[in-house]
Amino acid sequence: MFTRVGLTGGIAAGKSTVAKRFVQLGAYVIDYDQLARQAVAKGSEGLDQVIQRFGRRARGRDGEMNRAWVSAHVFSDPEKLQELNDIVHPIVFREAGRLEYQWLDTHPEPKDGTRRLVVHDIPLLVETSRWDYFDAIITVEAPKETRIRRMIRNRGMKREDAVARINNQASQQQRFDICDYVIDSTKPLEQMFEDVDRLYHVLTHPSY
Ligand SMILES: CC(C)(COP(=O)(O)OP(=O)(O)OC[C@H]1O[C@@H](n2cnc3c(N)ncnc32)[C@H](O)[C@@H]1O)[C@@H](O)C(=O)NCCC(=O)NCCS
Ligand SMILES: Nc1ncnc2c1ncn2[C@@H]1O[C@H](COP(=O)(O)OP(=O)(O)OP(=O)(O)O)[C@@H](O)[C@H]1O
Repeated sequence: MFTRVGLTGGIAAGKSTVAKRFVQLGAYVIDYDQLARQAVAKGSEGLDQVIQRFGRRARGRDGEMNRAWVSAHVFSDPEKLQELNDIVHPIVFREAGRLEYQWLDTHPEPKDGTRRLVVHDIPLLVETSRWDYFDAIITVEAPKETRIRRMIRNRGMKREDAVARINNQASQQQRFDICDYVIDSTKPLEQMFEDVDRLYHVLTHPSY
């Protein structure tokens, strides 16, 4: 037995921070942002498809996808964003399924009767309509303004780019509508981690 959790939240809400805590507790985390990068890595079929669709400028001189150029294009045009998603998402979901299978196959069930926990860290859970796939869904939330501040401070983004990214994502209400648990990332880190620890306990015990 295992519990398959979907972990979501808007950009800069704190998903990776929560995911790291789950790893420390013993969960297996599949990072969809990382898989999306692999899907269009240098020399990949995914990147070839992106070039076919968006043109040669989508590839930088180093052979990698030119993420800044692609971002500027897709986050100002919903149709283009959809086209990019249509290329990347099937590759990502296939790989996520493979990784989960591989981990379960190599990590036997604990002898103490608790369940194994697989956490899919997937920013676009609402947008990809895959919520039926999970036993439980967690969303990590902080107000828009807090997230914009984090993006400007930590990622060096311009305010307008941060806002454009938020506006291309599902709303907080849409995430609330599909989730079972909310983690409030405006709490101090230690308190947020205590919430994650409690959730880990609930999700790994068979009565769940
Ligand atoms: C648009 C791209 C080139 C931007 O690259 P960049 O390095 O600036 O951002 P990064 O990949 O680190 O993503 C950071 C955050 O941006 C947001 N974001 C990324 N892609 C999307 C998208 N298609 N729609 C809405 N928000 C998105 C998410 O909150 C994500 O956590 C890149 O994110 C991409 O290829 N996106 C398409 C694949 C995708 O949907 N990834 C999300 C996980 S499935
Ligand atoms: N409870 C908290 N208190 C203060 N800062 C926090 C808290 N949780 C997360 N942060 C900070 O917010 C920023 C964004 O967090 P994180 O990278 O985990 O978000 P994310 O949702 O994974 O982002 P992205 O969507 O860009 O992948 C980080 O600098 C992180 O340290």
